[in-house]
Amino acid sequence: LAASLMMMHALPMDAAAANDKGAFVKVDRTHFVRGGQRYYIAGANFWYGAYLGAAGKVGDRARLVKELDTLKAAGINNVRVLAVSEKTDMPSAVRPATTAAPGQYDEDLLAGLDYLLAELAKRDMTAVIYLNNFWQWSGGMTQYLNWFEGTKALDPNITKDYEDYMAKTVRFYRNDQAQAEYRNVIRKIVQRVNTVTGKRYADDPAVMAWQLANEPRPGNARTTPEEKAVYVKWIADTAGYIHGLDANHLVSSGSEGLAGSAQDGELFMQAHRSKHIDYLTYHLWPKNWGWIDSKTVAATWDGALEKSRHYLNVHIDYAKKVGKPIVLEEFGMDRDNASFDIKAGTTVRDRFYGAVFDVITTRATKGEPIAGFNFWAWGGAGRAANPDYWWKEGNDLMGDPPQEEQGLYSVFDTDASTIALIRATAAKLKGLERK
Ligand SMILES: O=C1NC[C@H](CO)[C@@H](O)[C@@H]1O
Repeated sequence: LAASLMMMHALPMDAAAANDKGAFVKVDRTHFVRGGQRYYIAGANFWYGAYLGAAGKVGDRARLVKELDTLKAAGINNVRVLAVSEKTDMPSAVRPATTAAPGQYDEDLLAGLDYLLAELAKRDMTAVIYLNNFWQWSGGMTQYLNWFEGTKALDPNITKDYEDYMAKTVRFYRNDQAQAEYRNVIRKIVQRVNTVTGKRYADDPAVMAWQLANEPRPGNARTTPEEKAVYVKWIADTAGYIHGLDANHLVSSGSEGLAGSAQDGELFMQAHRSKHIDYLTYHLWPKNWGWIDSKTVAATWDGALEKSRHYLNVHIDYAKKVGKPIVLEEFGMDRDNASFDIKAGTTVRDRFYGAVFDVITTRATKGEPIAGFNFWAWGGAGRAANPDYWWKEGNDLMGDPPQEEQGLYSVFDTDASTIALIRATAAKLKGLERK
């Protein structure tokens, strides 16, 4: 405590003030509250934020500071970030990884999250921090199975078989050794003492929530009742474990909603009824789910808009039934004509963002259980390095992880029309914050 108090005095006044000012985000029935009043998150997905915070050649702290200033100026008050990555031979995973092997962690990379949290506190911004990944782009659960089953880590960019990937990856939930190492990592991160501020993560208001994983799924389209039961239990047990380590912060699943629940609404609600899960999450991906093709927008836009609005509304209704807040923590659309080129327009993207924001702000204004959004994803000053738009180690990191073309969904710092939409929506939600 003495060290922490000393470090607090060592911080610039604005940082110390921000820490004092930034109360923990809590849940009051179907809303977030912070500092005694209703709180909405206007957030960005920034999976690589801790990578930028690392010292040395992997990080880019000058860029991180610039990105956070740009996001803050756009009204963004929350970022959703990856905490850890697992070393793997899968081609489409980020390198380097924070975890070389079970129990072998790169302290320099982990200090990147320390730096990010310190910079967020200075700006009174918060972070949702996910502790694993159902997908391969950071190693994730399939890499845990490589460690503890000896099976090959499956890269769907190579196998082209997502159904097989999902059916096999869910073995993670039932592998005792994988779960033990996963909890070692959870404990290491949640109980970490920030090397920049001297503050325990568990006592830091810059953390908003711990998240079990990015997009955990119960299985594939043929998920069995037994797999669903394993998934519900894994969520409840893991969330309970995190709350046991940290009494201050919220815990969420990272679920996509129906798309990540085998299209089973009862499963989605059941997975989030646990007292250890504080709020619901859902993600909206019209292009990934085949609802729209940006090369034939005229033919597919109306259908995609109708399905998107339905997806938004049905999940807000699920939150009302469960009686907890819900955050749309991922949504995105590619650039015009499915281009990855930063010079391509964002007409379709802006129409989509506008339609999403209309549903969210309209129903939030009515007091419905909406706690905010995180768009996917902030590319900022990052720029694609290769003519084929694929990421190679050492290239800029941006909103699109390595398994996708660099420029697919990233919102860059030059995308003024999209940033203006985000800023306007952030202001609308801010206007709803009251005692
Ligand atoms: O979590 C995710 N959801 C969708 C993103 C864009 O396809 C993807 O990059 C990421 O794995």
